[in-house]
Amino acid sequence: MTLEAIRYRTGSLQILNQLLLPHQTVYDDIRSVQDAYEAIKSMKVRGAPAIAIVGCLSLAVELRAGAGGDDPVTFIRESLCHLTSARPTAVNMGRAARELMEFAENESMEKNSEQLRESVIAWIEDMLERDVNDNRKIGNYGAQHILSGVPRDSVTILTHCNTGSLATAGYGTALGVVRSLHTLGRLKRVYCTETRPYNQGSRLTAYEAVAEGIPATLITDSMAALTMREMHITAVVVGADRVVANGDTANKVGTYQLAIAAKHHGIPFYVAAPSTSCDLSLESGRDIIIEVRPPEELTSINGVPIAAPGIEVWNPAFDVTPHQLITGGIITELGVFLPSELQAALTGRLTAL
Ligand SMILES: CSC[C@H]1O[C@H](OP(=O)(O)O)[C@H](O)[C@@H]1O
Repeated sequence: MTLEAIRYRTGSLQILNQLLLPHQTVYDDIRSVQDAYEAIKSMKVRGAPAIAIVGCLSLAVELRAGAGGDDPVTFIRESLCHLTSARPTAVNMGRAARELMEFAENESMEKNSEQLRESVIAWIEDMLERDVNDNRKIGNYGAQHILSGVPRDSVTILTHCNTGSLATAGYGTALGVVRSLHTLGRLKRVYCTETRPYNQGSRLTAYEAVAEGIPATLITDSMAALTMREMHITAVVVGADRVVANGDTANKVGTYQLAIAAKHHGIPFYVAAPSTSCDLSLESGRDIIIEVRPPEELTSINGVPIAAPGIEVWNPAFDVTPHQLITGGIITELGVFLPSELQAALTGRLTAL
């Protein structure tokens, strides 16, 4: 069973409401850019690639209905700006907005409003297939790289948060590497962290793994270092919300401490991310804006209080892992690269061996 986080056909968009998983499978209609903004902001849909895809597809739905009238370029620009503001850390929505805006402005030079709308819709619809294709390449490159160090045996992976079909258009990034290892018959087990406070691991990654029969064990975030010491972890593989020019990576909070623990245990630490999650305009992780989310996401679960009333809360949704701790490499659809090779790889000056 392959999970569909996003259901789209021209003029119609639904998203799997991930706030209700794993106990309820409910698809919400997304009829407008504002619907998408609210779904992204509330994390009904989440995951850097999925945020960009759902945001842009909501624009395609409105354009199909004739939005923008005689001036679709202004409507497109305002919509993309609004969508980009929903969650500031992941780069994918902002990157897609810049690229789509450049495309739309160029197209508007020689197309009328109706032709422009159709052309932009086609550009957006291509994102779906492109993302899944990228993820399959990431999965295969990552699996081969990890297996190159383990000639015959099966491997054990530790991963964080959710980076699977529920975070992308399908297959996933870090979880895509796990899927590829499983398909090759070389995955002994994947350990997935609970990933407090939103519990992407216990609610989403566990859901995907159980649904597909991937051998997986759930641990709490606080068990990660002990798991690395006791469970013969071959590699740690995580996703990314924004990889910057020197390889520093923003990802779900807790990733940084996993990288420190992996370094201590001599376990290679990989980041799996498509080039759409990379941002060469920022030199280092110091430049990345970290989203801070509402305290209630930490002090309650499903509306049930789990913390002392009145306690103050700090709830950063992400942290930044310095490139020095990404010892296995950055797994992209172009190949696996050291952080120091990333810029050359993404600008076509370096190709994977
Ligand atoms: C391929 S998903 C990348 C990234 O997005 C997740 O964050 P969130 O669930 O808050 O959207 C997590 O950091 C994943 O690693």
